[in-house]
Amino acid sequence: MRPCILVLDAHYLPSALTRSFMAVAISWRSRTSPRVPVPSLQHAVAPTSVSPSRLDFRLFACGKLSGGICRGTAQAQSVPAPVSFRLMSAVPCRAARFPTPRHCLSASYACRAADRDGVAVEQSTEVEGHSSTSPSNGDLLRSPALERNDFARENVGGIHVIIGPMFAGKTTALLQRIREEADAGRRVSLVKSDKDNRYAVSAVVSHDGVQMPCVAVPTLASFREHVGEEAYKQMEVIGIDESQFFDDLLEFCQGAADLDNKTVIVAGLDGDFLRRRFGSALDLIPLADSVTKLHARCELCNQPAPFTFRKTVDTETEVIGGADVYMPVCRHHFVSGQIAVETARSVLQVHQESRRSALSVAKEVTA
Ligand SMILES: Nc1ncnc2c1ncn2[C@@H]1O[C@H](COP(=O)(O)OP(=O)(O)O)[C@@H](O)[C@H]1O
Ligand SMILES: Cc1cn([C@H]2C[C@H](O)[C@@H](COP(=O)(O)O)O2)c(=O)[nH]c1=O
Repeated sequence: MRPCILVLDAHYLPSALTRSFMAVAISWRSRTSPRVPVPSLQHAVAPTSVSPSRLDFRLFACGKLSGGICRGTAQAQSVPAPVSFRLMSAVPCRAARFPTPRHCLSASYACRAADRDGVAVEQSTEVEGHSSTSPSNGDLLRSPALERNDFARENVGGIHVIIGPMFAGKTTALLQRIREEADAGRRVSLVKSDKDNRYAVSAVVSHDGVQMPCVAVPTLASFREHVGEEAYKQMEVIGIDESQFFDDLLEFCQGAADLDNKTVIVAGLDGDFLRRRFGSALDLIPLADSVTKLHARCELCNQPAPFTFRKTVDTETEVIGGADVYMPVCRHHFVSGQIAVETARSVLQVHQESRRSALSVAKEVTA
């Protein structure tokens, strides 16, 4: 019985195979046990409509080899075409280091950890009935072909966008994602606009006071300069808060995800106090892997609140503030609030105009 991480690779995939085939295909032979099913196959289900040209599917399973059964949960990433699996390696590891499948999010992480712990790849075999071009046992981790074609691909980047009004929990969600990624062993970094100095200068802070240190910069290009190229290269996950204030958001995220293989998690407002697009979070949507719109609670009726209402008479787009200046509102209260604001504004305008003309009359009379 030996704690293992199984790294399964699924390249060279015939595209016509079905989900059910996948389920039976994912099994493997070892020297000690005849056939070991990988559990929780529902996690490894590929979409039914797939492009045969995108043959990149990965399945990572964490579990213990015990009595011929692999216990644990499979994790799938980047799920295009099904499916013929070839077991690339069974990497012995210290199970305690990987207590949950979450810790097996990345095969290279597992392999790097195994490498760090000085454990060699123990076994390489293939799923019955499918040809394999695997290198011989023991060489898998260091195979240049593998690094180039397989493990390098696992490090593929991504863009995840979290939008919504103020107080919706965007910062909370971002901090949670970053913490999860850090717990999974990925190198994370957090950046926010230096315009946001409400709660702290060098920390991302939620309205609840949950916080995490960050780099505060005027532009994302300057973030890269600030941390330096070597540190940037090392980063695997970059969290961006207050994205509405970054003019170079689109350019940075595209480069980071497409070219530099970073996972970028972006949190920011989608709309301003008049529900106009704010910044360029919306431009990221066609490039994004996931988009989440969060709602707050309407301060006037406690219904879901997708909009932000400004309580002051400022008219410029950018006004830094919290609950003193803004409140989240539902559609009904946004619309009625705007009507009230517009009415008050026009009453004020009429009042100011009549005051101005009264003053000029008074000036003429006294002249
Ligand atoms: N009207 C409201 N609706 C929802 N949450 C609110 C409201 N007012 C204050 N909060 C608090 O704000 C927290 C969310 O803060 P945060 O994650 O910083 O939001 P965001 O980044 O979207 O502005 C909530 O957990 C809640 O405690
Ligand atoms: C609606 C709106 C907001 N802002 C500012 C106010 C705050 O400083 C941030 C949003 O912070 P949060 O983390 O989402 O609570 O943006 C603005 O400048 N203009 C606006 O219209």
